[in-house]
Amino acid sequence: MNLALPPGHPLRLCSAALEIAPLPPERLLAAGGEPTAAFLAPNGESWVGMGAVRWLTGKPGDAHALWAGLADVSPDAPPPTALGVLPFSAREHPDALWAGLLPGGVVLPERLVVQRGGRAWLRLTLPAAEADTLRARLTSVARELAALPAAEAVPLPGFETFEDRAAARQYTAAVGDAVARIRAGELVKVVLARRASIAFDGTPTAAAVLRRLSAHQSGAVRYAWCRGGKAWLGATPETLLRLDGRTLRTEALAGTRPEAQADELHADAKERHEHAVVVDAVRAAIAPWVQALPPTRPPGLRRTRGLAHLHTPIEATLSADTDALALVHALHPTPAVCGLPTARAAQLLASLEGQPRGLYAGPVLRLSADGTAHAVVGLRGAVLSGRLAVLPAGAGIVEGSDGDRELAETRAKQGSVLDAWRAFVAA
Ligand SMILES: C=C(O[C@@H]1C=C(C(=O)O)C=C[C@H]1O)C(=O)O
Repeated sequence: MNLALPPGHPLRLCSAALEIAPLPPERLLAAGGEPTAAFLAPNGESWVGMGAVRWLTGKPGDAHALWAGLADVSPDAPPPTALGVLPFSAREHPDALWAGLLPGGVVLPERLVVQRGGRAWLRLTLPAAEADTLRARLTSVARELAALPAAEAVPLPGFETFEDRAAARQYTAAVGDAVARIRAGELVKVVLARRASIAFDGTPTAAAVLRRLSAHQSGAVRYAWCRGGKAWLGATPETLLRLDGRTLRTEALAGTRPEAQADELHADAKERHEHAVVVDAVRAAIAPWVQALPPTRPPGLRRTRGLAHLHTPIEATLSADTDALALVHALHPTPAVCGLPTARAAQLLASLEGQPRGLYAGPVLRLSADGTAHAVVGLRGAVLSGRLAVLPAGAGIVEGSDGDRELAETRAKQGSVLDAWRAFVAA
């Protein structure tokens, strides 16, 4: 662990962990702490952070700054871990929907609950000046968490979807505009997103909503970022990167059909093209960092609830120890969520969508002090604000795209989230 800061430095931190009884990780969203961040991996490992002792913007190099001067007195427990969300674009201005949730960032939590292999640990990280109180506070926080009510088990209130016909027409028109520009040679691909809004009959808790997404899809990472009474949460099928030592794993996920038509994906030239653009861009983004690129393979399929995507896993060995945040910035945004060329597509989608993306399609991060990292793409999610939920979803537009089909694809992506909730609405 990095102890570069001198003893007595005001930025020094001390951290200790205590094994506690396992509990549903979603319940911790109700424990309080600004922000509260959750990263729930599909293998059952989970991290929930409450409060912040360090809050960085998440630029390359911040990974090192997270651990500077941190003394861990519980080296046998899972390592200190930072959680975070980054906006799709740092250049946007948030609108009312995203106000309060942005700017995101990478947070070293004050309280962190890590669960793996059926065991759970509470980790507390405090300014070094408060080291004497660590043990006593660990015990009292553990008691508070054990007494939390089962917020995740409360049934979801019923909800209604708003169908905004004008916005749907605007979307198909935007697809037409994008296709014309692609035909004119201005760009190769652009991903266009739109929002769906729903109103609940009562105010749902983030804990209950996130819990219900567990039935959503196998292999998904569930995530949440809660601040100021709002939450951005979802269950994403897309990994931006996994870092374990020098092993880097990333993937291309693009090309979509309803699950019942999954067999058509491989034969569809438009979907193959849309996918190949992402494969090439991901390979190009990691090329400077890795010893060798893996051979290209035909894509496989990733099935999620109600949807199927073309999928190409990409694994390589880094040439040197590398900061995970530098790799996140090298990869994000991939053409799976932005387009190609990146800058042109980012500009076009900002003007055609007409609403900021906020945290939608931005990286969602778990960075651990042992150097392991996992970043996913913030998709298949919703902003919860009181009784309202807003679900952004997008589709990749290439030369052969059709407005109505792309609109249907965004609806199917939003529908996969809503179906997961619908199944758990109070009778
Ligand atoms: C943009 C989204 O999904 C992305 C776009 C896909 C596509 O265009 O086929 C498929 C998976 C994701 O990479 C979304 O879910 O909002």
